[in-house]
Amino acid sequence: MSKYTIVVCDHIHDAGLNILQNTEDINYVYAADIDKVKLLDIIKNADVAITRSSTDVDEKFLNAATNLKAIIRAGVGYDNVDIDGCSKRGIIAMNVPTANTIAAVELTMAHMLSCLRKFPYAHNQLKEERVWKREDWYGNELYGKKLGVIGFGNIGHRVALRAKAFEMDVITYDPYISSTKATDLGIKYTTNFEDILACDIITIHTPKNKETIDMISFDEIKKMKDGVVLINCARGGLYNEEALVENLKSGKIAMAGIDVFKKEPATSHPLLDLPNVTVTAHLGANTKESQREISIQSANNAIESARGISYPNALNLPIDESKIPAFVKPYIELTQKMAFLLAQISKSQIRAVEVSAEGDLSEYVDSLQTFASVGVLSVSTGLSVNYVNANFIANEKGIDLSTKTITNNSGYKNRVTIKITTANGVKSISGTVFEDNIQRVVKLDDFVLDIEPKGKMIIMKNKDIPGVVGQVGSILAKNNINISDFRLSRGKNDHALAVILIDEKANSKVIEDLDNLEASIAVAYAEI
Ligand SMILES: NC(=O)C1=CN([C@@H]2O[C@H](COP(=O)(O)OP(=O)(O)OC[C@H]3O[C@@H](n4cnc5c(N)ncnc54)[C@H](O)[C@@H]3O)[C@@H](O)[C@H]2O)C=CC1
Ligand SMILES: O=C(O)CCC(=O)C(=O)O
Repeated sequence: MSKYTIVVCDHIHDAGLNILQNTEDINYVYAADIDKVKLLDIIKNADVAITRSSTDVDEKFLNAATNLKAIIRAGVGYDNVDIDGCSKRGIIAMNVPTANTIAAVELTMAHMLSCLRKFPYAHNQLKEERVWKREDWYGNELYGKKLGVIGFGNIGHRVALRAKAFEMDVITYDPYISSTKATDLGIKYTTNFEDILACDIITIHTPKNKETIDMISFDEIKKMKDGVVLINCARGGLYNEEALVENLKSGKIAMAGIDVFKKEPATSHPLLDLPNVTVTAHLGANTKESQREISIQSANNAIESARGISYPNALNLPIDESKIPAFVKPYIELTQKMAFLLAQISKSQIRAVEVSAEGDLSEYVDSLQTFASVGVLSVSTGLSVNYVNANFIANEKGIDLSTKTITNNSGYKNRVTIKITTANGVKSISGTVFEDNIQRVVKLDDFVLDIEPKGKMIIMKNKDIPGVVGQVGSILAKNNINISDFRLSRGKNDHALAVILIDEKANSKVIEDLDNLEASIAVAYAEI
């Protein structure tokens, strides 16, 4: 039995490892304790990799992982995964978005409480120094304080709810949600970031990206209350670390609770030298409950994706399959086949691909376009093309991709048309799907047709003069090629198009002989 190789690059709970170990068609490699340089050697055999925040899925990793089809980020944040790099290579990236939510929420509350009561310092004084000095530890209460929550997703909204249980006055800033998501839970909502800066305590729960890096820096801190408390259990760098250090030193920021650092592991970070910081070593997800669940989900998702069955929580699929209605699915298949056919008979470097759709199908023209790219590129590129990387590769090759929706004028309920522009001109193909998934090509250039896009075929454009069918038949017979179907279509200017379905492959000599017929205008062989 051939086996899929799944490489586990970081520590995950035994529960998931056991699943991998006990799955017959999985060859599982545990590489968590291996030096990251050596990992590059191991990863080249992986069909699927499981990583956490300790492994950067960067250019080096991806270049080494030549066999990789999918990557599972065993957690939420995927800022250490080069998603575009994955897409270019056709690798599907997935995360495990909710299994560690509660763990991160509770660590955030712990940091908040810890900051307000200076818990680690009070603890150390008694435990390490054996000093009983209660007057040193007058803290503050969460009760009645104004909490600003930046990012109201899975973690942020639960932090807000728990803060309300502490009778805090909670306000959130998240421009990507509807205000009612917060107000329905009794949380104030603002689109004015200044409202957050006016809070007593601020906590951030956004992803790390171009928009959120340094979201709180020198200017923002200047506008905050003296003695503000800042919590970051999301990602290092969302709060500018230099600004944090400077303002913690001056006391403008009274306390900071920090689980995450811009560069990890952070064992000699200046924040560690300050007396008004509570720190943890990126432990937001580190509960046994969460790690067990993440590990199980990661293992199962890795197995499913290795087998090509499903890609749960995929981050880089251009199409959300769950949103594609059943009637569109055969059109997707038809589009890919027709694009593949058209690219084969275009016989020249493709400059542009336009996909147009009519009828209810027009709503899904973008999805169809992705599959047209797959079809077109499958002919011209040696790379393995799939719907994750097709548009990336097309863009890299300078192919102009576009879509059009057209009002229904062809008489078909739904129809898809692909137009390819090459140095030799423009070629187009149209198709429709009849009941019971009967896929048909109904037009090729100006010729009306009715052919199933399947099998081996010769497509011949010729002058519409007597004797052509016989001449074609005799050339094919001479070469032992059996004709299974012969379709003729008459076009303008006394031209005709013949689509000849054949049982055996026609080599270039056969095509040349057909092309040499007096009636011939253009001949091409294609295979679907
Ligand atoms: N310390 C740790 O171990 C852990 C850290 N995390 C971090 O926490 C982050 C949040 O996790 P979840 O809540 O599960 O993600 P989520 O995707 O459910 O929520 C993120 C929220 O941030 C909002 N957002 C995005 N850009 C924003 C912006 N510019 N301003 C305000 N809001 C913005 C989004 O609209 C969304 O509602 C993750 O991206 C991850 O980096 C997550 C789990 C554990
Ligand atoms: O990988 C980890 O353990 C950290 C979890 C985390 O930061 C996340 O899920 O975003």
